[in-house]
Amino acid sequence: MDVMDVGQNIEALLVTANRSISVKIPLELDDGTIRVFKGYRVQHNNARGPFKGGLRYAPDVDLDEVRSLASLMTWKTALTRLPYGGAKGGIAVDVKELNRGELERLTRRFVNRIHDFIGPQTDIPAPDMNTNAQTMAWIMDQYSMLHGHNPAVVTGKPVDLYGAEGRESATGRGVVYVIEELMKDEGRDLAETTFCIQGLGNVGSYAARFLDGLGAKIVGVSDVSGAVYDEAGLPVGEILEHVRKGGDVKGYAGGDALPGEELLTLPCDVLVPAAVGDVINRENMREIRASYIVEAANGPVTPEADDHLRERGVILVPDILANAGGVVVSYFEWVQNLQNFSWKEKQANAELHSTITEAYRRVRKLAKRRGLDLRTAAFVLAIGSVGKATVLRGIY
Ligand SMILES: NC(=O)c1ccc[n+]([C@@H]2O[C@H](COP(=O)([O-])OP(=O)(O)OC[C@H]3O[C@@H](n4cnc5c(N)ncnc54)[C@H](O)[C@@H]3O)[C@@H](O)[C@H]2O)c1
Repeated sequence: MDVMDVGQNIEALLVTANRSISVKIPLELDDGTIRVFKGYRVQHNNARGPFKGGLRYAPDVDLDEVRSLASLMTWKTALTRLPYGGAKGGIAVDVKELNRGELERLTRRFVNRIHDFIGPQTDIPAPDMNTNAQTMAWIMDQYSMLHGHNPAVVTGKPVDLYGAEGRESATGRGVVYVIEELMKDEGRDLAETTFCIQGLGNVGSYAARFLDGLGAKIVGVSDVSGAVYDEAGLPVGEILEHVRKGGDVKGYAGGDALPGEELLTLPCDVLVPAAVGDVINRENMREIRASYIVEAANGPVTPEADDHLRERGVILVPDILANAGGVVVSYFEWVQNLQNFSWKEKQANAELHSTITEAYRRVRKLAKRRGLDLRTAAFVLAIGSVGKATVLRGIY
């Protein structure tokens, strides 16, 4: 925090969340069994605007994880100059154990528990791991039953139900816009640069597709089932088609099959973790061979590994910059919903490009001017902006 220079009083205000909500969500399964799930929403900071952040469904979701992800959202929206604060939420559930109807009832019941705390000018959820446009449609519908028609209460909705064209691919697209800028700065040709991508869900698969489209050489990909590697470059289109049809990377017959965790230590120029948190850690940090890491996932590198990699000269683009494309296009969706107007995808992509590349340029410029790594520079800008808004509003 010293390098941020925001003063001790403001520091205390910024590290704690404004509100943490934990709720019990009972659900009767189709077979009559009653199960009780835990749901969370943490609203970290709203000095710059309504709380904003995703909802994730995963067995290990807990208050600590949601709290730290909520603060990342505060810094992410500040860094990209969106008029939002930060929040995050989720339900501790293994989605594979529930069918579609059960998931819908779970989601609607969760909304019933938290609807008084969310809203288009209060807190606007969005998709994250294991939630998608359909989940957002259920949330919008349930909220609208309680508060009247209100599509702007969530973003990442289906395009046929007030969603924005370009939202689904936005995070992966933003990751690639950032990679293009980074490669330009580093004087590297994409076609001569090798990439490994961990995770082929929403973020990883779009990032892989766009990188492939630009002629980059993707030598390794993985998902939760395993990894595949080919130093000559993988047929990305074919693998993505295999995954789209419900296959997993392990079941793909091509390239060398490897255990999933080995993906991170394969030889490549750029490593793109796009799956879960804490995957680059004390255990494997010394074996990382990439020269660049672009954090497409939230928090994939532990603080200890971050220090170690920085000392080794690995250049890392932090999550609050690299994966901000999703929240940028969520913001466009919210603006369109509030105005009852819709943009074409071309416009969303162009606006995303300028928003994210400008944020990258600000970070890079400050890093150069003050001799900082990119993560510290990004935090200096983001925390400075939230601190300033807090002081201007006054403490009451
Ligand atoms: N979806 C968004 O718009 C968005 C925006 C910003 C950040 N993120 C972050 O990006 C990450 C991925 O999100 P997503 O929406 O693509 O999720 P997703 O659920 O669509 O996909 C997750 C992918 O990760 C893989 N995976 C899970 N555990 C793994 C492991 N241990 N090793 C290797 N692969 C593993 C899964 O098989 C899947 O391919 C998360 O950290 C999320 O918070 C997502």
